[in-house]
Amino acid sequence: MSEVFLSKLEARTLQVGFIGAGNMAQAIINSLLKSGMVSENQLTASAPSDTRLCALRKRGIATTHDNDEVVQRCDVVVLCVKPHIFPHMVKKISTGPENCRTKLFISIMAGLPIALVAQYLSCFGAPAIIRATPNTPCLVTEGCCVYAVQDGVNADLSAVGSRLLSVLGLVRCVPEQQIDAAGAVAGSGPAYIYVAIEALADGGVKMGLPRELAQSLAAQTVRGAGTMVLQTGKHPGQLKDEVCSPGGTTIAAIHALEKNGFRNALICAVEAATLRSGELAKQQQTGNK
Ligand SMILES: NC(=O)C1=CN([C@@H]2O[C@H](COP(=O)(O)OP(=O)(O)OC[C@H]3O[C@@H](n4cnc5c(N)ncnc54)[C@H](OP(=O)(O)O)[C@@H]3O)[C@@H](O)[C@H]2O)C=CC1
Ligand SMILES: O=C(O)[C@@H]1CCC=N1
Repeated sequence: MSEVFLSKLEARTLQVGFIGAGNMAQAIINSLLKSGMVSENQLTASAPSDTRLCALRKRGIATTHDNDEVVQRCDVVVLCVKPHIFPHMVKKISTGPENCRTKLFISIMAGLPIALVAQYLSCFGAPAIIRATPNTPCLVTEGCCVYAVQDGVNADLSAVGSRLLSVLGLVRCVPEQQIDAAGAVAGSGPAYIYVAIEALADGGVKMGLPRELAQSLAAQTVRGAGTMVLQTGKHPGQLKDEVCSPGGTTIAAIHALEKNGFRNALICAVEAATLRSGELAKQQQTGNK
């Protein structure tokens, strides 16, 4: 196997570009830099306005309003625009196929299947594509990311994609059919947990705790519980049982959660996000918003 891209990654000459410089691009850039795998001079980001580019520029990252510049300069291009922007954005890129055949595009756009992204990128000479769903906690190196590799991508490009994504936290390569559901659990999941943390803190405030204390306790409790599941390998049900003393406070609270449909609410949330992902793909195929 020719390891052109892996060699560039190791020599720290691989150029990685971001089209779109919003929340997720910033989170991924942060993880890449923190990992030490790439340095600022290997990164370029583009966006129409300076709103998000300013902070990156201050860190020594090249920025531009011209997406073409990112495509031309970079070996790996991470597509970080909203799904509905993508078709219009691609049409305006004029870089020719001769420049793109050996590039890797990593799409993090929710809902868009590899086949659809490939169709839009075919004008660039069929570059390699990886579809990934990271989450915003990448910003604090506590992220998750699932990804799927397009069939036929050469081992060098696929290895470089995996290496870059590996800095995002808990990272798994999955069949593409699992990406929508995995995104609904982990990509959108932080939002569900923020609501849970806010509500836990509200409960504490209702029962007389100062807001700051209630919120810190709630957030640390979520972190601690997550770490328990990951580090002990025990089933969450068993860990729950270990907190519930017979006739105690926790089982009374669990009963209240069950009466109020806590489990059902989370299952419905994941189902809704997964189905919405499928709808986003259909809308791009039919050209609707
Ligand atoms: N947020 C999340 O938790 C997750 C998001 N995703 C996916 O990541 C993608 C980005 O989401 P997120 O970062 O939250 O979105 P943001 O709204 O934070 O960022 C979008 C970025 O795209 C830029 N942009 C808009 N139009 C163009 C264009 N024509 N060319 C280049 N850049 C453009 C915006 O520019 P400007 O700064 O000028 O406004 C902005 O920097 C989405 O596809 C989403 O589905 C996936 C997993 C998790
Ligand atoms: O809400 C969204 O569309 C994106 C995808 C996953 C998290 N946020």
